[in-house]
Amino acid sequence: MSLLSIRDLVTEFESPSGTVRAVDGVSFDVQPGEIFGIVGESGCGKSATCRSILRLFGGSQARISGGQIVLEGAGDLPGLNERQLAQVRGRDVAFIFQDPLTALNPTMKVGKQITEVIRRHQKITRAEARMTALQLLKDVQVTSPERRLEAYPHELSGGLRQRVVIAMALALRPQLIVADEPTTALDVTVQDQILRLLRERRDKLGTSIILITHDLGVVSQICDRMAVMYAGRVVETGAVREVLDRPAHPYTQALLAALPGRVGRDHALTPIEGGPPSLVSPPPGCRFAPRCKHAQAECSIGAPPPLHSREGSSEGHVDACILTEVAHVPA
Ligand SMILES: Nc1ncnc2c1ncn2[C@@H]1O[C@H](COP(=O)(O)OP(=O)(O)OP(=O)(O)O)[C@@H](O)[C@H]1O
Repeated sequence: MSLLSIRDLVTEFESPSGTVRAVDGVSFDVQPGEIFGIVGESGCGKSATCRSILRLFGGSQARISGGQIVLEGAGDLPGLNERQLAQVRGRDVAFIFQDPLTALNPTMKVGKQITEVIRRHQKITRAEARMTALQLLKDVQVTSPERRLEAYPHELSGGLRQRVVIAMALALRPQLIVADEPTTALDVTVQDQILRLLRERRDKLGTSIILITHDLGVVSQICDRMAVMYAGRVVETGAVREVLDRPAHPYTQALLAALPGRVGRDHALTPIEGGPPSLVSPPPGCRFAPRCKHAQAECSIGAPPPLHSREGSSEGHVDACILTEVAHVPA
């Protein structure tokens, strides 16, 4: 049974230019102990999809206007009231954002922030919570953890701050961690360490992780399955090896072709021309058609094509391109 099952999710924001349908019919499952990657260009709805899980919309005028988000043991999350959802936050699902400072209170010592998270959900003494906080910092390989407990966030480096955020995310042993570009703001060595840390938690505790990234290299390094999003929709999903080795959708092919790592393997670096469409009034048919080098007239008609498996594809590898005969043309 899936740990998380998202079906036909629709999430909209009100903006001065109209209603932005940031997520438009997204479906995917996350299995227990799985690292699930979500990739796509900026603005394609990766964050909005994941923020919908816990309705973490900040001050934005956002609403979930369709679909289900079923978390094992907690039920359909959009149906929960704020009080019920507050229980799920942290205890069952924890978030790690790109900028650790947004998750930390600048005026409170790190130790107090971690112990407060723990004591909000567990009936233990302050001293016990402090011991747990210390152990958590050790678990995420923070050096001199006793000293760090007494530090304020601004006194730590970016990498240390992100470790503190991860320690807070791990505090209640959630079943699911959602990491939204957790390493983008960090330098490359620290990025690797943080990713290794996340994978270790999965290996040791069986925690499921959703990892949002625009970096296919990161997906290839640590994810088991992945979804490729474009203009508010999933256009391809499957096992990472399948999707990256046999990309079916022209958008996935184009993303891979634009990867610098492929230069030198007989692939010239070919950035995808143009940009994603407006999500206030997206084009009809396949939303990638205006940028797709394989597009035909039929691609730009009617509703966006649904995900389907195609001849010869492995189980669970599905894509949303109607041009079966050209979709396998190598990019
Ligand atoms: N608070 C908001 N108000 C209005 N529109 C928003 C808001 N947040 C996001 N959007 C819009 O929703 C769409 C999806 O944004 P989202 O942040 O989910 O994309 P993303 O794929 O996560 O991008 P990035 O990689 O840049 O984080 C975009 O068109 C964006 O402009």
